[in-house]
Amino acid sequence: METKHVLTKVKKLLNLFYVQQNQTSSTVKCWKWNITEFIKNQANQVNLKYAVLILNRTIPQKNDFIKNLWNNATLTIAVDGGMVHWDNFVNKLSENDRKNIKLPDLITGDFDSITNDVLEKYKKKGCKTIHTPDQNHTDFTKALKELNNYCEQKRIQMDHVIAIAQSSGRIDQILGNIQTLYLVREDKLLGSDTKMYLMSDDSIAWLLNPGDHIIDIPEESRCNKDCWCALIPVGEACESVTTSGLKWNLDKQQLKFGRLVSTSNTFDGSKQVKVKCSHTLLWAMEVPGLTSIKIPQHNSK
Ligand SMILES: Cc1ncc(C[n+]2csc(CCOP(=O)(O)OP(=O)(O)O)c2C)c(N)n1
Ligand SMILES: O=c1ccn([C@@H]2O[C@H](COP(=O)(O)O)[C@@H](O)[C@H]2O)c(=O)[nH]1
Repeated sequence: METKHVLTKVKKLLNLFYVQQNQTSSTVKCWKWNITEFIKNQANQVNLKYAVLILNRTIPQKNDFIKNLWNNATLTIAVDGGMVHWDNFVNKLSENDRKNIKLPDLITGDFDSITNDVLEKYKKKGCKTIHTPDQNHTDFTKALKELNNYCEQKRIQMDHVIAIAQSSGRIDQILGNIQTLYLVREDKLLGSDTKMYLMSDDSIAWLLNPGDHIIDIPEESRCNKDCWCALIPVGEACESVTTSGLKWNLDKQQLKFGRLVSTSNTFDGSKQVKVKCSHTLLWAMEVPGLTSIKIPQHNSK
């Protein structure tokens, strides 16, 4: 095996590692999070496999960013009305970019939001479609099941799955998307080493399972004192949270709605944020530059 690929395999294994606690001899799970791998278009360098889903919201990220993310993905899926947004996005590209952008690998959903015109247009181009009429799960959740079927058939292990969503508009859909993050874990929708993210405007969010987490902070986030990050106890109270790398760190503190929730936190400039949590938390952070939205240069903190 090439040295480059051996190194990549070792790096991937290091992304999920286990620490033996000496005192109690219980095992604490540790996760390493490196979003730079996919936001900086390093897929080819690190032999990365990731999937991108487009949910039913407008795509506000910069064209170049989305083009690279999409074209380097191992699998691309448009979820129902998300296909209409993808079609709009592609139509606004220059002729040259339009020629070079890949077709989605799969269009899926209950098809109550995609227009017939768009569905037929992409069927004619040869795109695979899978109708998922079940009304007990969202199209996003069902799309992840199709993604997993694809990976099992092709024996692919995805490193990351990124859903382009928007945390605005319908609050039921926003919370429904977070519920899907929970289902990924509870119903094992994806492989156990596959990491699932929601990208919304210029932010990325994911769930931190109980255990230890080391989050690499991209330079543009840690060097900008206006960049926000948050630790939200969405599904349950988190009885004990200890952090480093934040402006407002926690020391074995409880996070709970109605008590303390860590919103509008920010970075202390460290390369990594470390989180030790007893229960699941939603981590969300700003990554400036994904959209062309400028961060206002006022900060009263
Ligand atoms: C207890 C319960 N509440 C609500 C529903 C309805 N429901 C849940 S997921 C779903 C599918 C629709 O979700 P999606 O396609 O993702 O979004 P939408 O079409 O609403 O935009 C429906 C109808 C249900 N089946 N069970
Ligand atoms: O306001 C919204 C609407 C939808 N979503 C997400 O997109 C998929 C597909 O939506 P359809 O309306 O069925 O086309 C849905 O499952 C949600 O995950 C959203 O985030 N916000």
